[in-house]
Amino acid sequence: MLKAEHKSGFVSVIGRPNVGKSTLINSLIGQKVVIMSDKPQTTRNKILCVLTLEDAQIVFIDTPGIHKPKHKLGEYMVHTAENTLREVEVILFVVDATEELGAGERYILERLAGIKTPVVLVVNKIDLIDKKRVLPIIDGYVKCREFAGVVPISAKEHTNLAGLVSELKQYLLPGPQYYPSDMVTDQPERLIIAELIREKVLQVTREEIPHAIAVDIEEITTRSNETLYIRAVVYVERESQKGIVIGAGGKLLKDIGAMARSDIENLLGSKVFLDLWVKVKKDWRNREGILRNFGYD
Ligand SMILES: Nc1nc2c(ncn2[C@@H]2O[C@H](COP(=O)(O)OP(=O)(O)OP(=O)(O)O)[C@@H](O)[C@H]2O)c(=O)[nH]1
Repeated sequence: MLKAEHKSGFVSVIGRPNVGKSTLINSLIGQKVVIMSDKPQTTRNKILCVLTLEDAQIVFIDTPGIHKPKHKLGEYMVHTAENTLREVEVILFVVDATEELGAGERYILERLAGIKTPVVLVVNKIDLIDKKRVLPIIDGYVKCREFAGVVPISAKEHTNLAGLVSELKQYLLPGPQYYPSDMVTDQPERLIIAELIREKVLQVTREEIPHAIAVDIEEITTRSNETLYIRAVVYVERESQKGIVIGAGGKLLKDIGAMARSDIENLLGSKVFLDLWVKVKKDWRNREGILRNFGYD
C-alpha cells in the first residue's frame, strides 16, 4: 500500500478568556507547555505548540483571549490574536459549554466575519453539562455563522480529542515536518520559567490582580553543586499589590516559590534554587518601553 502523504499546517486557537484554550493545547500535546489558571487572560504571548504524528505535524498557536482592549497591553493582545487568523490553515473557535452565547462570543464572531480561513467550533467542558444540552448550544452558534466543522470535547478529561485531531487533519496541506519530532514548543526556557511563576502567583492570590503582574527572570546560573540558581522578580503596579503577593509574614511568596520551584525542577530536570523578589513598577501596563522590556514587542 502507498504511504499516505505527510501533511502539516498551522492552527490558531481562539476563544474568550477562560474557555480552556490552554488546557486543550496541553492535553493535545500531552505536556504542560502553556500555563493554566481559573483567572481569565492568563495567556499573553502567542505560543507555538507542536503536535507531531506519524503522518502529520500540527502547529498550534495559542492566542490571548480576544476581548475589547482597555489599555495598551490589552490592545497588544487583541492585535496578536487577530493577526494570526489570516496566516493559518484552520481556526479553532473554543467556547465554554457551561456558558450562554454572550457578548464576548458575539464580539469574536464579528471579528471572524471578514476572515476566509475555515473555522471549527469546539464546544469545550462538556463533562460539566448534561449530554442533552450539547445540541442546543451548537444550534445557537451555527445560527450565527457557518462552521467548517463542530466538535464537542472535554479538554480536561480528554474526551473526543482524537475526533478533533482527525477533523483538523482535513485542513492540513501536504507538507514537510516543520519542527523536530521531540520539539513541543518554541518558547525559550526563560519564558516558560517566568510563565510558571506567574501561574503560581495567579493561583494563590485571590484578589483581582492578574493583569497587574509581570515576571522577569534576571539570572539563571549553574552553581558548583549542580544546582541552578534562578533570580526572578514579580513586578506589580502598586504597593498594595506587593503586600498581596507577599502575604502575611511572607507566607504567600514562600508558597509561590515552593510550587514554582517544583514545576521548574520537573521542567529542567535539575535542582533549582529560586530567589524570588516582588517589586513595584508603577503603571507598567501603559508604558510601551516597559512592555517591550517584558517581551511584548
Ligand atoms: N471541567 C472542565 N474544566 C475545564 C476544561 N477545560 C478547561 N477547564 C478549566 O477552565 C479554566 C480555564 O482554562 P484555561 O485553559 O486556562 O483557559 P484559557 O482559555 O486558556 O484562558 P486564557 O489564557 O485566559 O485565555 C481552568 O480552571 C481549567 O481547568 C474542561 O474540559 N472541563
